[in-house]
Amino acid sequence: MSATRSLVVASNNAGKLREFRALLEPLAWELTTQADHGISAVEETGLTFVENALLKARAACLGSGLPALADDSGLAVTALGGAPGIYSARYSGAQGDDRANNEKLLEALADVPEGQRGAHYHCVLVYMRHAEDPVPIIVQGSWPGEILSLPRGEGGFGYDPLFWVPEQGLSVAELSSELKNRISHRGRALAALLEQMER
Ligand SMILES: O=c1nc[nH]c2c1ncn2[C@H]1C[C@H](O)[C@@H](COP(=O)(O)OP(=O)(O)OP(=O)(O)O)O1
Ligand SMILES: [Mg+2]
Repeated sequence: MSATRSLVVASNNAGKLREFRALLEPLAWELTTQADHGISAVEETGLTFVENALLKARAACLGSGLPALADDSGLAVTALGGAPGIYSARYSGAQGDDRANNEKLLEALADVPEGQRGAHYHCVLVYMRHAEDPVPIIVQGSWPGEILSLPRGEGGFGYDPLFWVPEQGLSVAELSSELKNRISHRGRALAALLEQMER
């Protein structure tokens, strides 16, 4: 059994925080959130998930003096040229309003038939040991699916009620949290991160 390790999660998203707790606390990681340290959200000025995750992680290290884990993620819809992408949280204008974002996505795809509604979730994770860490660990995970025409399910967060997983025959919001965490973009990225940390 390894010793407890402390980590500040550089996110204000309750859905992400729930998933990181479920995945990391059984592995003896002690998580705090950036809010616990009074760290406010950084402006996500990057043009890639990687840049934004680095900005979030660095700010959390600076504000806490602890190693930080940041997640920048989003939904890329093929028929929309990869939108909303890095702008997923801000798609409808209001930062983090899942309902408005989902409504805008349904409108954007109103004329796109089944079979042409492919999409990917992407997740980039950055682990930084301290604010000047010159070699942060950067990993990514993706998850293919399709965008539904009507929301299904009550679980998850964000775009999950609209994201159909063909292999499961369910929307992400209909999956158990255990299954989502095992197969999601975030779950896959985190597995890659843990593997790299052990090297
Ligand atoms: O598993 C997911 N299930 C559903 N939706 C998801 C997922 N993963 C990312 N997403 C969506 C939510 C948000 O619209 C955007 C992330 O934006 P992103 O800036 O990384 O996160 P955020 O602003 O919600 O919280 P924070 O920056 O404090 O971590 O992609
Ligand atoms: Mg954000």
